[in-house]
Amino acid sequence: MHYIKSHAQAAFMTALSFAIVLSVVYVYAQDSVESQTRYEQPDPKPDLPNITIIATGGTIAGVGESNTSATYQPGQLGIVTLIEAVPQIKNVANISGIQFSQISSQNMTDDYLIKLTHQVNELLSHSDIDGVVITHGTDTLEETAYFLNLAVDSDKPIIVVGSMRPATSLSADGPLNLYNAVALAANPQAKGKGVLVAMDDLVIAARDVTKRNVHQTDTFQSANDNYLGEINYGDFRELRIISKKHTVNSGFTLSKDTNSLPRVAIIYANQNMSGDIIRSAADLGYDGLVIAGVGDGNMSESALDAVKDVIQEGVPVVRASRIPSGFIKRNNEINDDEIGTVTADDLLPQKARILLKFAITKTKNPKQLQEYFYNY
Ligand SMILES: NC(=O)CC[C@H](N)C(=O)O
Repeated sequence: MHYIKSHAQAAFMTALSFAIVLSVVYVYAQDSVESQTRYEQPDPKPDLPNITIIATGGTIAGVGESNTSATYQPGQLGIVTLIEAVPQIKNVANISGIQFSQISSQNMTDDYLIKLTHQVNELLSHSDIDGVVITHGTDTLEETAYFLNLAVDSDKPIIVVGSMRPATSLSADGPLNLYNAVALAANPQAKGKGVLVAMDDLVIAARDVTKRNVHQTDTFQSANDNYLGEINYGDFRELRIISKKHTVNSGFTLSKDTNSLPRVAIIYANQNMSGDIIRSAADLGYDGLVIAGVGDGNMSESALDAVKDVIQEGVPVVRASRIPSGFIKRNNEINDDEIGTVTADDLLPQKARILLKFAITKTKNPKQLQEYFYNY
């Protein structure tokens, strides 16, 4: 008996020390909640849709020194903290989360975007995932949204969201923006509409959304007042129909082995503009150029001469405008038919750059390129 007892005690002590070592290793391995790259809701409800949040960084994950500090660091809080800060999202969906990157959106690259597209396609190919929400820095949020709008091959809801105030701020806008984004992703009405941005109670299609103010929380607006709808504490009201091509109908689906895309530069027009910068961009090997023209996509004679030259060399040129609203007219002050320039219609230069990248994988013919700019 004594023998058995001491054996049992020894076994217990061994197990105990093993458990202590294990938990120390576990705590070390965990390091902090910010280093966790996955979140899985422990208690999913069978009657709720399943939404995955993909975190990329930005102010929505930003941290300031105090709740009133004017400066802060974007991309600090991890996916688990983002989700746990807004437990209300679990009332509208079962939540899983992935930390895709932890960057400010000015550092978003084609490489990240291609990987993000593959990640979104992979997730949405699962029948038990109903939609995704992508948290993102706001500086280039509209570019990622439009890139995915062209490249993703799914009609399930894809919502991109960010915030203007860091997570530590008084009246932070991130939590309610995230709640609305999840509610929209969980809403069957958001299906088939391409990529949508839900910020500050507005829902705007990827094609139309643009950042209009450096600091204000209502910064995301639609260039030509094409708001898709409103969302109020998760309640979505649709105001218009999206007629442009996107996602499953875009014809730009990325194959699994796509790992690069053509390079397109934007050149900003101004008074006293010389054509040298346009010629230099072509010499540097850019595959296409977008001119953020003055007014109706105009530019100086010197710039236009350079445009004619680079088109002759086989570099497509799109005329957009540095004005944030309105449509570019073909053959107005510039004879596009004769020169071979393409007009951006109402796409802003930063969106025209993305469409041209995709379009020149298909054609360099100016007439066919123009069709893309009318239809996407
Ligand atoms: N409001 C923001 O998210 C801006 C932070 C940062 N510059 C970014 O775009 O990621």
